[in-house]
Amino acid sequence: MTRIKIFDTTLRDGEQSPGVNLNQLEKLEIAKQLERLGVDVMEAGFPASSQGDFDAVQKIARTIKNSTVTALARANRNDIDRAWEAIKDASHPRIHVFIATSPIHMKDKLKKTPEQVVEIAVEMVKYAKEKCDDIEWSAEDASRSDLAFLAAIIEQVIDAGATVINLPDTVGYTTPKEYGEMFKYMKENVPNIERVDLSTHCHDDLGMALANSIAGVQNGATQVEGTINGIGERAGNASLEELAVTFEIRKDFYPFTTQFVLNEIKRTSDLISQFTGMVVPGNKAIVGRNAFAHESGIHQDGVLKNAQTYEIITPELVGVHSNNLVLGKHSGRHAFKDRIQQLGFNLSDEKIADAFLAFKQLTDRKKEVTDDDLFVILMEIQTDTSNRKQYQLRSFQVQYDSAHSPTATVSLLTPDGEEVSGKNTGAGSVEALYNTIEGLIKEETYLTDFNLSSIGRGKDALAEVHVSLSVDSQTVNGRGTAQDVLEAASSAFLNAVNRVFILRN
Ligand SMILES: CC(=O)SCCNC(=O)CCNC(=O)[C@H](O)C(C)(C)COP(=O)(O)OP(=O)(O)OC[C@H]1O[C@@H](n2cnc3c(N)ncnc32)[C@H](O)[C@@H]1OP(=O)(O)O
Ligand SMILES: CC(C)C(=O)C(=O)O
Repeated sequence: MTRIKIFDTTLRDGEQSPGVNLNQLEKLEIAKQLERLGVDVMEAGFPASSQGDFDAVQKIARTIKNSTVTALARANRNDIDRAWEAIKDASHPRIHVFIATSPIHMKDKLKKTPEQVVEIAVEMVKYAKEKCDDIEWSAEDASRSDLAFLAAIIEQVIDAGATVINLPDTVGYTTPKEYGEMFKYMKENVPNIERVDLSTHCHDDLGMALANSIAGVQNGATQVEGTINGIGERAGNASLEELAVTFEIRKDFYPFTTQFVLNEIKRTSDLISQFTGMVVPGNKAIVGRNAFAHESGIHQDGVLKNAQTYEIITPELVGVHSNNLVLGKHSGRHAFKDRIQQLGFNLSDEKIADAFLAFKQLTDRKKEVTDDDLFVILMEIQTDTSNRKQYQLRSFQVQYDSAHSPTATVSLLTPDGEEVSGKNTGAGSVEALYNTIEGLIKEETYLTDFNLSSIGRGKDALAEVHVSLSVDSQTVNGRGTAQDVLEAASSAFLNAVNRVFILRN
């Protein structure tokens, strides 16, 4: 079995998904979870792109111990300096420098000749190498590049000090056969290629990102780049959980393995979905809500007789737990603590006590508390931001009847600790609430997306609301959960507003 290194770029390419804007705390929580998942390399961000991203990358670099932490840089001195500054304290730092090699990108975007691109690439890899031993070089749009030119530039950047060569299918254009052949060509035509790891980086524009990544591996790639839940620019990236589980389930066919801790997959997927606001489609392979559900009679009959008739993956393999211990009003601390541990949370005694209190409050309103409900409570406790200065909802009331416009009355605690209240109307209850909150925070906001879903089933299920707001031409996401949909909607709105507030301060 050949071990394939996993390079996770959820925090960089994943964050390039339209509307996704993670704050520093969320990036750090995701990074810690990626480390638990066993990724070999995590791309924490693009430090030259903003001070916020720089700070987040630096925090991650100073926290993560087991995975290599890398940061992206264009092939220029400033980007490389910023990337190095941000990651230099990491236990295993790597600078990731990229430049495009396809005719269209070189001519129309970079406005450089191929010779100039070679010169810049070599010079910048040398420059980065003066700072850091581990240098990844990416040939952006490699899959639309001339193979002979690509081989020549790769040979030179390896001589300049690159340790990893990444050949992205930047626009998701290639096919498995073509992509595999590109790797084979480099193995056969670049004399010093054995000195480096070769890497895939595939986008899913034609739905072939996973197949292309596997084709790359079958032809010599030893590193695969991708994201959890397949999020990323446009149609997204290769989905890493799909790759790792494919290698596990079809090890009879593929002689490759990864060091993914497979039963951390579901938790990682849920965390990323919650923080990014990108809801995982129910039918998504491995992590979708329906991935292990059997609806039709013939399937149910088969599964009852022998689960393997229709189940090629057990839910437990990827960390989906089926528990027979029901948590509810009469459960005590021991069962609660046991379930927390089963769900993989490692909380201090103080946080467990807070979580237990929140759980008991929920049981007053909900007969049976599911793992999904617990997950929400535990995530909120784990990433508790209550000691930060931010807006807090004190109370609200909405008056609704079908003959009049709804009216909302809201009371908030401001970041300075002042209590403010106001009243306003709207076409619907949510709009009335949002208009009122907007008046209290004295900011003009545009709601660009609103998504309401239930966590679990039944009339007493928790409501989860994701919103995207545009404030000061900046897009921020917010998330709120509560038993009541209006409370969840208010929390999500304030959560987004608080992010703007945190980003500004
Ligand atoms: C394939 C990928 O996913 S690449 C990563 C994409 N991610 C991002 O772009 C997200 C972060 N980006 C940003 O915040 C901004 O684009 C910044 C801060 C990096 C740059 O902003 P600006 O300086 O305003 O430049 P802008 O983005 O408009 O244009 C990009 C410039 O970089 C140049 N450039 C693009 N790629 C490279 C590269 N790999 N190496 C060197 N220069 C490059 C372009 O030619 C253009 O240069 P020009 O201004 O001389 O025409
Ligand atoms: C910068 C590179 C690695 C990239 O994201 C791409 O080409 O898609």
